[in-house]
Order: sequence, then C-alpha cells, then structure tokens
Amino acid sequence: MSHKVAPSVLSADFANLQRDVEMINNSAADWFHVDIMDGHFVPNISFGFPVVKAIKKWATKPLDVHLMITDPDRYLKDFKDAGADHITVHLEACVHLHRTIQAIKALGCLAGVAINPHTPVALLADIVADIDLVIIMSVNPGFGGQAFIEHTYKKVAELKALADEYNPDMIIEIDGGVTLDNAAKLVAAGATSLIAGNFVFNAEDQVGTIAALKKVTG
Ligand SMILES: O=C(CO)[C@H](O)[C@H](O)COP(=O)(O)O
Ligand SMILES: [Fe+2]
Repeated sequence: MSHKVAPSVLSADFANLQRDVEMINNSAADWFHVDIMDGHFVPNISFGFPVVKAIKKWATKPLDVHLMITDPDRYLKDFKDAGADHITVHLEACVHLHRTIQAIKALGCLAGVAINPHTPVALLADIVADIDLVIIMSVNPGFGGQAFIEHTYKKVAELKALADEYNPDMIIEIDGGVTLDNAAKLVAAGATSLIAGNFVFNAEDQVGTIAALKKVTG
C-alpha cells in the first residue's frame, strides 16, 4: 500500500486559508497535518480551536493534529470537538502516556505519539502495541522550514523493526524538512506517511509537488 502524504497547514497562507485548504482537497494529499504549538512545550505559538474548526469546515480529508503542547490531556476533547481525526501527543509532554492514549481512543480518534530528535525509539517499546501512529520528528519541533536531520533514517528503521514485531499496521510518519531529496529514502526505511510544510507551500506548483511526494517509491 502506498504511503500517505500530509501537507502541513502551518506553512499555508493564513490570509488565504480557505484557498489553501481547497488546494489540498484537490490534490493527491491524504490528510491535513495541523500543528498546535503552545509557546511552552515549543518556543512558538501557532493557532488554536477557531482555526482548526475553520480548516475542518472546508477540508474534505481527515485532520492529523500534532499537539506540541504541555499537558495535552486538558485539551483532547476540545481538539476532537474542533475536528481532529488523529490526535498525536509528544512522549516528552506526557507523564501518563498510556492513559493519554486511551483517552484519545475513547474519543474515537486515531492515537499517535511523537518523539523529538533526541528521544530514542526504544522508549516507544512498551506503547507501540497500543497506538495507531508515531511521528518521528526530523527537526526540533516549533517551526516550519528547518533542515532535515539525517539521523532520522536510523530511527525510522528502528521503529519499523518494533512495528513489525508488535503492531504491523502502525503508521510511521515523518515530520520536518521532508523534500523530494529525502522522501524516497524515508519510504525505503519504513516511513508510511510523509508530512511536508515548506516544501509544498513554497513550491510554484503545490498540487504537483504533493503528487510528486505521493509518487516516490522506496
Ligand atoms: O511539526 C512541525 C514543526 O514543529 C511541522 O509539521 C513541520 O515542521 C513541517 O514543516 P516543514 O515541512 O516546513 O519542516
Ligand atoms: Fe507537525
């Protein structure tokens, strides 16, 4: 089965948000990647519930919500109500990760865990069987447009080995600095979903760029 592509709305033109959402609707993209930053877990603030609701109103594809926030348990239901289909929390932001995952599932969302570049894949060993997706951060979270960290390939391969053993259907998503220079190698290593912000929205042909990301083979 081919990998998913999830353009990151963080890099959209917020003065033309409906236009950019419709561009994604009319492209080969599978999901909308929606980055929530609280200025505490990460050194940047993105947007909150009203913007997620606006995206949901126009979007015809699922919302893949990436919570870069401290204490995400407080807001899970609000994000579900705003339109989230997948909710991913950071391992580094959760004291009781297993409980948080159960709470996301109880809301009827796909449950994901994101790990920062410095966080070992091995820390996911006892949660992999319980989750629907993992986001491997290939940049330090907080900003779009950063350079891809090469060490990510090794982490993808390690996570694929864990998934093969405990949860073969688990989605392996890569977030940060994804371009056509690294997409094929990521898919070859085991990535099953590619998130891309700047690479899509800075392109002259955005729909064509999404199609090209979708077409890469490992
Ligand atoms: O979570 C994120 C940043 O924390 C974004 O999803 C990610 O950076 C995508 O943007 P780009 O493709 O431009 O790196
Ligand atoms: Fe993200």
